[in-house]
Amino acid sequence: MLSCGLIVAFPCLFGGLSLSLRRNCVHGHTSGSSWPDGSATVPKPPIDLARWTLVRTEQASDGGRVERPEPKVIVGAAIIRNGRVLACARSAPPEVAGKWEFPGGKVEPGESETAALLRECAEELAVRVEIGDRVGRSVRMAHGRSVLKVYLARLLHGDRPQALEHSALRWLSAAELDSVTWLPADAPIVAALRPLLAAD
Ligand SMILES: Nc1nc2c([nH]c(=O)n2[C@H]2C[C@H](O)[C@@H](COP(=O)(O)OP(=O)(O)OP(=O)(O)O)O2)c(=O)[nH]1
Repeated sequence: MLSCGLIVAFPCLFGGLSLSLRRNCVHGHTSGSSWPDGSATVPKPPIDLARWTLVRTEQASDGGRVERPEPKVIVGAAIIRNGRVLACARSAPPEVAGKWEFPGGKVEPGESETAALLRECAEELAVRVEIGDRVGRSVRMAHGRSVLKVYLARLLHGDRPQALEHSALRWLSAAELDSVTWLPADAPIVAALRPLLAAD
């Protein structure tokens, strides 16, 4: 989906900080994901959030105003099966290739975190999942420009993950969590996951 153009509406001011809604012009569909057999779809939200972007504006050091986009949300799925979690080795870009992560990716404008996880698991692993509770805390990345949130998940319908975008997949027990090199942001989430796997 592409967004362009802007009309800034309803600004509200708190001290030096102002929050505004920016109206996007949106190209492409916003109806969410569906499985190839059409068996499950993610409903379109009642308000078309893809048409709006929250914009934070602050006072710059020279007295002018500077726009600070809200942090991008990256979601990950900690898919658990038989007391093991699915770890995925990144194939790109080169600086992180071979590092391990939870399947997932960026939440698109107007998309819920759950819908993004269902879409990413289908795109990356060709599996259908059920999303459960959050695991660990939100982790700020890229100098605060993005935030990583990981959710527990389980496979549906006996689906078997395929590495469509990763270079390798591994099912890790609690004792094996440190046998791979995770992306740095994942460390607190892996730590929070350990007792859950041990208890599974
Ligand atoms: N999926 C995922 N990304 C993570 C994790 N930990 C972590 O630091 N990241 C980082 C790596 C990337 O910089 C970013 C995710 O971006 P991505 O490129 O995978 O997202 P995407 O699938 O939406 O990719 P694209 O459509 O923009 O190509 O978050 C994790 O556990 N899972």
